[in-house]
Amino acid sequence: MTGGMNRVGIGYDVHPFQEGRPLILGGVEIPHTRGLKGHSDADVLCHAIADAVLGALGLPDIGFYFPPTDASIEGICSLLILEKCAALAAEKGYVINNVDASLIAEAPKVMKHAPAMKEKIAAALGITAEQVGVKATTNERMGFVGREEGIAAMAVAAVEK
Ligand SMILES: Nc1ccn([C@@H]2O[C@H](COP(=O)(O)O)[C@@H](O)[C@H]2O)c(=O)n1
Ligand SMILES: C[C@@]1(CO)OP(=O)(O)OP(=O)(O)OC[C@H]1O
Repeated sequence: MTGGMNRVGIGYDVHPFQEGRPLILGGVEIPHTRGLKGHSDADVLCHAIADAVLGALGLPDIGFYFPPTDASIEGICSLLILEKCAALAAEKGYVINNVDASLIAEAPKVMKHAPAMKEKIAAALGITAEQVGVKATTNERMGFVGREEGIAAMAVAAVEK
């Protein structure tokens, strides 16, 4: 095959709410009554984006590189996970063209924090904020998201070499 190689990947993640934890989305602390449960900082948005990038690279998923059984990464900032994904892309000779993600959350409203999230995600991935999409939707009060039991996120990534 001649010319560049373009690939895409998809990622999905979900975390339940837990009292007494900060809510971290896209590396930004969002004011809310509770945060998300996880072995890491439970940044569901970064996790979905990480899996999208790893998928685009044809690599194993986030749990392969950051096992939930690894006590040394307890509470890890998920921006570091995105930095690792960017390093893996570079190792394989790829650049990240763009990532796009949707948060599915009944509450809190998050879109006013999207510019800050894009900046953090972009810095961790070594791309510009214009190459990062962050959107949000409610689940129209249906299902576990609609009952405010947790937050889900989905993402896609495009890479090229
Ligand atoms: N957690 C959320 C959910 C939604 N938004 C914003 O509200 C708009 C309307 O949401 P619907 O689910 O009713 O379509 C959506 O387009 C977002 O701009 C939000 O900020 N945070
Ligand atoms: C990064 C990890 C590490 O435990 O974070 P968790 O908070 O467990 O979140 P999850 O999205 O369930 O799985 C990814 C894990 O690899």
